[in-house]
Amino acid sequence: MLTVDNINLHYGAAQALRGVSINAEMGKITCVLGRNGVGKSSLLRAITGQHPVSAGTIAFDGTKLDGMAPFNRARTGIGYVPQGREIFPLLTVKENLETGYAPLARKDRFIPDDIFSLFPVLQSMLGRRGGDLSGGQQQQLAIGRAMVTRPKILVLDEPTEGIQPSIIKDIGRAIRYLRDTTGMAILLVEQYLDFCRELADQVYIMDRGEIVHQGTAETLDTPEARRHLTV
Ligand SMILES: Nc1ncnc2c1ncn2[C@@H]1O[C@H](COP(=O)(O)OP(=O)(O)OP(=O)(O)O)[C@@H](O)[C@H]1O
Repeated sequence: MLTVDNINLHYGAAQALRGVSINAEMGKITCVLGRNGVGKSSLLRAITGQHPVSAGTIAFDGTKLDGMAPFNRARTGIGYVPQGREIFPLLTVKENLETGYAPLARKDRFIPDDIFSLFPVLQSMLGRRGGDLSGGQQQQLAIGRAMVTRPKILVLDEPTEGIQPSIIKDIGRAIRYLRDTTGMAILLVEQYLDFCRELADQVYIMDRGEIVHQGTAETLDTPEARRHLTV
């Protein structure tokens, strides 16, 4: 389980996270919802080690992550699908997937078949450059690349952003498949309410750097929850 306990995060003098605590359990999809700029990406940057926290602790699988470099967090089993996907545009699809080998022991350096069962388009485009793929295909590639690292928790930053509905469905199916077959934890930040409502086992809502609501997916339909999500 991932445990985020009472963290603060600053950009210079500006505080982006205030006493944020969340848990993401193994075999569950945990969704953090919130409007633009409330601190969702900052929370994921704190978890993946892209930005230091100024207070609080983060632990995964019994290991405290405080002060640990991002590549070592990847070794403990944290797979990250960043906002905007961050595909290498001049590398081929295959080479992009192979960048996921970095935290792996030599014997594990292969591309698991289930990536291609989930996203057949990646197999048919293995030799194409990442930059030539559509936004949706790049999102599938970013998830595939994170899967190559054999994560125990997959952390996704707005995977539906700018993506057409048919591919959003494929991504939802893939996330469910990963939860059900591997038992990994999935932590998803999103603005897209319906996507979270359909997938999530547990939801949190953030507003202005704080967690303001916590519950099951059904609780998203309460007026209290809606108030934090409407612009
Ligand atoms: N590198 C940075 N330097 C200074 N301020 C930042 C930086 N990154 C984010 N912020 C600010 O921190 C706050 C939280 O931003 P964050 O990106 O975490 O929000 P978000 O909920 O992920 O929003 P979005 O959905 O737009 O990505 C915002 O006010 C943002 O302007």
